[in-house]
Amino acid sequence: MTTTPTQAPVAGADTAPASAPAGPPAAGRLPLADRAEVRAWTGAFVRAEAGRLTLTFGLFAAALVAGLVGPRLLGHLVESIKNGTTTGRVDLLALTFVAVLVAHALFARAARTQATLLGERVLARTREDFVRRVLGLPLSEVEAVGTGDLLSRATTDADRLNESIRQAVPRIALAAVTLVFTFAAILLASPLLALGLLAGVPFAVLSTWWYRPRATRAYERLLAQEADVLAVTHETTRGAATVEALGLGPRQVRRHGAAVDQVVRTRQRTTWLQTIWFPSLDLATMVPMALTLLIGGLAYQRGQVGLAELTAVVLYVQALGEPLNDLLTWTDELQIGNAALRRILGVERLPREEPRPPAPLDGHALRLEGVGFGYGPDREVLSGIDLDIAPGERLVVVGASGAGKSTLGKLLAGVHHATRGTVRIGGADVTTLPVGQLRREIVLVTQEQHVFAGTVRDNLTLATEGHHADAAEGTTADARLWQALETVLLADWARSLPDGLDTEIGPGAAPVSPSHAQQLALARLLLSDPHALVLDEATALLDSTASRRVERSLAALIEGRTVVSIVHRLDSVRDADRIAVMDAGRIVELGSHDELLAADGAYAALWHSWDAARTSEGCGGPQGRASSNV
Ligand SMILES: Nc1ncnc2c1ncn2[C@@H]1O[C@H](COP(=O)(O)OP(=O)(O)OP(=O)(O)O)[C@@H](O)[C@H]1O
Repeated sequence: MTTTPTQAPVAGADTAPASAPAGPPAAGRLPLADRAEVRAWTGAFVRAEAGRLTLTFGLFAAALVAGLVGPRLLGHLVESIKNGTTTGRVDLLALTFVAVLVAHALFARAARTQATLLGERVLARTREDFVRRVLGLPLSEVEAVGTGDLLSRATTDADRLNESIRQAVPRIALAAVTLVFTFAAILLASPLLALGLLAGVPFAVLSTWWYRPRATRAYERLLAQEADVLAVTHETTRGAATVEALGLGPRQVRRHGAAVDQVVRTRQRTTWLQTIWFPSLDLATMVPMALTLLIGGLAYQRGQVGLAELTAVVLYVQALGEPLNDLLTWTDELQIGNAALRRILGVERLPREEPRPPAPLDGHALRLEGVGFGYGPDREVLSGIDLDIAPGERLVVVGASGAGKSTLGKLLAGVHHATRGTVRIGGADVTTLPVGQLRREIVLVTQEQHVFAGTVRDNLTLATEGHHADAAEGTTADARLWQALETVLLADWARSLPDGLDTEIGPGAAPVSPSHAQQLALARLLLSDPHALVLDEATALLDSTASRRVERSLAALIEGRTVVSIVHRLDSVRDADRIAVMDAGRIVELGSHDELLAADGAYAALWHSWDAARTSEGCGGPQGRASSNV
């Protein structure tokens, strides 16, 4: 069996063919909850919903009792007719029978409504808790686990849990109670005939004992593999522009195909398991039915049971088949719900961002002291970084691709935490600052800007909700929004929208171009007013006209703030106070443009080659990336 390096091996199934250059992402990077955690959740759910659960089960039980009275009445009817009775009595029995049927239907309908309400309540609460929990995770943790697994837990797994609670739980409870009641009714009617039922027990017990653990493992694997499919789909659609630009389409199709193949193989496995289990369940109902008929016939001939008892028992035994099948097949569904619940609750195991009190700051200087960082334990991508950045300073970071520039930016902005050394803002360790305070100090601006589904106003104010005392005063607040839009050159665009600030934008509403999305993000930043910005190639993905527009907006934003810019193009490095040159995770040169040129080191080489390229290309300036030259 061959596996590609990123592929999760699947027990009991072959993995993707060796020719596939990339497998689906490894499954199960997020943890799973254990049995004790699932039990604790179930206990809390039962306590919280005790009233509704009792009502639901009570209604199901009432429907059930009404359903059981029917065969008894029919039995009496058959015997009365055989023994000779009045039409009045037959009419009375028939009318009672109809009344019982109506009562059964009404109770069953009310019970299903309650079960649905219960399922929806649980679904809503589970999703809310999940989203709250995920939003409380450290950003680095969310980045590390990827969005596919999180998405599938919040959507398909939550749906499966809902389905389990709405359908499987009441059906299992109903089926179990039906079996007990029906068995009791058979015992009451004729203990002798009840004996035949025991013949079904070995078929049901042995096959379920064999099936259950195998199915549990297969379902857990299936959900993780379905998350992989979602991860590849999400990654491909989210990075559609990059996929197209780099011609990654065929590779993504192969990755998707490999992920789907794994799902198909696991589905084949679960289906195969069912092909053994389901026929055994059929035997568990058919063998006792045949035996009861046989014993019943003999006993009736010998006068050991009456016709009424025999009719009722035959009807009861026939009625046993459905709840028995329900019980076992819905426990199968419940297993899927259980696997989904383990995945949903697994997020609770991730480290929590503990609420921290705001720290007193001594100014707004940034300082890195002996900083080292690795994404994993094996390799440090940053090491021995000491750097002081004064308030209001403009620092540009250049270096080859992979030198560690973006990582440095993330550490400065507190997105990742240094694995060695300390990053300080105003003297305080960034890891001790609460997120709200940190974001008023420093914000990372990248080339990817998300437009949130909502109005333009929502998109502008979501970072500042509660920050400003005047937020409640509509006009003053709007004036600030318009001022921010003017500053980032977006006011004309906002005025051209059908409902101005109240126009719905983002996914599913009016589309927003990448440059407008970036300008909107800059306006949002302007409103949240951080002291320092880390700009990580904020305009790199835009075409040159859009990029110029965003850069003009940026110029307004950076006024009066500390700015660390990570760049590949050297167009504006001369304006920087200092330039840091990175190589292999270290700062190898640091100084002003003139100082570094005089030093004639890595920066000077980079500058000269860039300058030569610019001259040879004429007035447009080189579009080559610094990375290719350092
Ligand atoms: N999320 C991640 N997980 C693991 N390794 C990573 C991750 N992000 C970056 N790296 C690795 O860390 C090193 C530094 O990457 P980084 O993105 O900081 O460099 P960079 O100088 O910004 O590169 P570029 O100019 O291409 O953006 C590289 O070897 C990169 O492969």
